[in-house]
Amino acid sequence: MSVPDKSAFPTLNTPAGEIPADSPAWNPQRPSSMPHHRYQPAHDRVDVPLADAEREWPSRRIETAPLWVPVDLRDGNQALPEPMDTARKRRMFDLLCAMGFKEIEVAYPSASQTDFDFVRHLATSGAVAQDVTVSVFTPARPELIDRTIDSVAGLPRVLVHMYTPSAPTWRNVVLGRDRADLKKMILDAAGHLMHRAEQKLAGADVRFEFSPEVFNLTEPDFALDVCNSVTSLWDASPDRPVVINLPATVEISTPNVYADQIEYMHKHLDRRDAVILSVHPHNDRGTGVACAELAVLAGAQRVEGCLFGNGERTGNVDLVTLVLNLYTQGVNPMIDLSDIDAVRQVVEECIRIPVHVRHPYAGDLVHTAFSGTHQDAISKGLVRHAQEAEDLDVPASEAPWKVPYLPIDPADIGRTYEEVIRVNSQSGKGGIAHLLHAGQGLDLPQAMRPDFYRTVQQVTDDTGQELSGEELWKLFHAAYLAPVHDGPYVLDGWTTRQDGVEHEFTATVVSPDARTPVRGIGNGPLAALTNALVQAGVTVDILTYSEHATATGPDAPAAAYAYCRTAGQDVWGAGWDTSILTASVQAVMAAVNRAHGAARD
Ligand SMILES: CC(=O)SCCNC(=O)CCNC(=O)[C@H](O)C(C)(C)COP(=O)(O)OP(=O)(O)OC[C@H]1O[C@@H](n2cnc3c(N)ncnc32)[C@H](O)[C@@H]1OP(=O)(O)O
Ligand SMILES: CC(C)C(=O)C(=O)O
Repeated sequence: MSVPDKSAFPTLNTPAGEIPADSPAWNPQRPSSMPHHRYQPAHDRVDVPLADAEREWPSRRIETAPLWVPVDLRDGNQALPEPMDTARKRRMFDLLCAMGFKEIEVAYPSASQTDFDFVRHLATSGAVAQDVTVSVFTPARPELIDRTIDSVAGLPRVLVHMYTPSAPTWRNVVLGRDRADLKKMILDAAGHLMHRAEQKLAGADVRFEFSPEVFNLTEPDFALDVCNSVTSLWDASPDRPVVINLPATVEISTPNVYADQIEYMHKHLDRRDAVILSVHPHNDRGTGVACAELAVLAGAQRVEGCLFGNGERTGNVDLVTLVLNLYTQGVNPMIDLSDIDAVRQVVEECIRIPVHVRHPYAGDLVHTAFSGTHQDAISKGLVRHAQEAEDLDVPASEAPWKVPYLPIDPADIGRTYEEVIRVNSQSGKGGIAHLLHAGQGLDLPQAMRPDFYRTVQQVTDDTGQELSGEELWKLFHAAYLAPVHDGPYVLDGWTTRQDGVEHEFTATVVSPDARTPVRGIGNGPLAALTNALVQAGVTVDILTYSEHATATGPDAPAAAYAYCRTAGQDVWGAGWDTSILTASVQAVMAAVNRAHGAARD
């Protein structure tokens, strides 16, 4: 094994002896030499005016779904190396509709001809159902507002979403405007938008949305002032509400700070019953989902995000995770994710970015346990689940879900149980038994499981590879079933006969040295078999024995397991046949051959 050259990491590990004086003895961490002093904490960058006594979100619960608004076709699209063309956009739009979204941001029509054309396509193709509102996005620039309005002509229900940056750095650096100047620019543009819509979209149901971009770094009094001025200008009313969308354009703080900011706005906005309070978290700190959830607790009624968290930089908040988080709290999420892989496939094909294997709910590996104790718990949990469903007299798909380590029933989102347990060197006997049960209907006796586990471990340790269910079955077959035909003692043409309580077993025992006709009597066929084997020089005690059908129906094979003491060893053998008697004889003979074969080797 090669050891890394430490000089390749010159900044790692500051010199010994620099443990901060206030560090407890149990914590030997040393200061990193990274320049953390360059960054300011959120509380030095923006005021959060919510008084402690005002704060209610920590004790609230989410009991209904907010209005989910996918922005995949705008915010998600503008972050793609290859933005979607009309065909891909249409595919995504149809998917979003099929999932149940009713308000969908479809484009930044003034950004490109492609975006403009897509909105025209929606307006002219009949793709938009009666109950779906199309949203389009525009900056506060008159000529771009005009282009945006032109794009939606003919659509019956439209939300026009206007944004301007409002945080100090953006005001100063990007726009070169002070607060008063920016407010004027916003109100001028909002007025222009309203009048243009009145002129050009007469007869359509047109509503407006305003976003103070980078709301989370904007002084709360300024954000409130601008939002209230806009809702007043647009004359927001309960029957024609305005959407006020408060984006965490770039995440800057722990989610509780965003929640405080949202609760402050929720409690202080004018015309509250005429405002739909919306949030639009990004995921720069990896806490977009937490921000959205706490924001809903804090009063948000609407959440903008993208499927699987596509979007600028680290992405928009992931709507799939949010929806299923709600679902797993027992709340109807109002969105259909019952075939998550189909959704994932369309999204991956449209945006050309794969979903990570560990992505919540949707990743290839998220319902899979490789580790032994998890597998054991899941396997027991699934058995208990089936039992509870039977006790409650409901289908398993309706019974309350309490399986350890699985926050959601994979079947609810179209996944199968096959992927739940996979076997490698980290796995244990429970998981191995589970796979054999799932694949072949085998119900391995508890006492046999450690025996097979050792065989499997040897293979997985040697190869470092995963074993599929089929490979496990082959291994089981080779270890316990095949020896019936492949060992020092093979039965040729055996028969049994029963006379009252007495059973007779006759056969010819073929060994490398001889063919020995044998006959034994016993109180059962296996007792008769072991008595017969004595005549061929084989002494065998059956220590435990069990059998079961592997499926329902007359043609289903039976499995039999025999633990036998013979040739000075205690060994397991198994049998597999449509006749239980044949399977049981095979199990004993397999054990005999495993022991005597090993004794000869
Ligand atoms: C957080 C977000 O997601 S916001 C949305 C971001 N999305 C996009 O930018 C994708 C689409 N954008 C584009 O196609 C282009 O940027 C366009 C068509 C909108 C504008 O293009 P251009 O006119 O070439 O301007 P450019 O992009 O270089 O610069 C932006 C200009 O708009 C100004 N601006 C930026 N945002 C806004 C806004 N919301 N309202 C008004 N003006 C704005 C900037 O100050 C800058 O003005 P300046 O030229 O006077 O310095
Ligand atoms: C809603 C808008 C302005 C946005 O995309 C953002 O702030 O991230």
